[in-house]
Amino acid sequence: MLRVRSIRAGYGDLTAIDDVSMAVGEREIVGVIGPNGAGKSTLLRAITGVVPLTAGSVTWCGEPIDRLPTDARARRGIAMVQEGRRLFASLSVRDNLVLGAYHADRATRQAAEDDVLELFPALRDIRGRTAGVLSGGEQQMVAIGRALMSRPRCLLIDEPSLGLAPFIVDEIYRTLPTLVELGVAVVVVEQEVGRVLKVVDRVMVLHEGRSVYEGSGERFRTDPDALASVYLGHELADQGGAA
Ligand SMILES: Nc1ncnc2c1ncn2[C@@H]1O[C@H](COP(=O)(O)OP(=O)(O)OP(=O)(O)O)[C@@H](O)[C@H]1O
Repeated sequence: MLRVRSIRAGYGDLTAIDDVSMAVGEREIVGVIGPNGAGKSTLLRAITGVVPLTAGSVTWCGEPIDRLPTDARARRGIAMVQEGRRLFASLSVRDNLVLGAYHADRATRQAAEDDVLELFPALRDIRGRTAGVLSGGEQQMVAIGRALMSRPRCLLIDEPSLGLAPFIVDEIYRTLPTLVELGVAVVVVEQEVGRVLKVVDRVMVLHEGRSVYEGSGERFRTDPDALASVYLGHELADQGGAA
């Protein structure tokens, strides 16, 4: 469904990711992991068009989309939850949700809101509350809910666990398989490797802007040293040693 081929992107003179490829199939959960500064957020920004490509391509259901503006990509079904939630703090929960579907008619908006409230029942009682006073976990639910209001087919989530208590993170991660059942593919960037490995079908490991592994998550679930081997193998290969 979503295919990223050998992309390069960055900020001014800085190349943040280079020669990165990935594929996301329908109803798949793909995890993107890697240390700070590896380029994980940049990869998501390049897919949505927030950061332009300087090489490579992004296609959606076979159509090249890397020259389309962000809103056109969103209309095709790609939604993103940015790191740090970025809600409108002075607006209510409900208004934040509605902004995720501002282009839809009233009935579609209502149906989307009902779906979001079914996914996150905790939001039901706080719909009228100002987003700025919510807990971090509630804000994350609103941020994901807002992205879902556009009824995406692929949801990109940047570090959903950032700054949240473990039980809230559990609650958020529990919703991901439900999203898949509803027909949404998920790409989740995460520093908490153990958490993301529990839910992913496939995983991509980024290191210094390059993809050093893309494949099944199983290897990392069953072998605690596998991640270190992937990084080390990459470094040895860079130095001309054994990979
Ligand atoms: N807005 C920006 N302007 C300039 N450089 C940036 C910007 N955002 C990220 N970078 C740089 O691009 C590189 C990749 O950053 P990116 O945020 O994509 O990595 P990341 O893997 O998501 O890291 P983290 O886990 O810390 O969020 C880093 O060197 C970072 O400093």
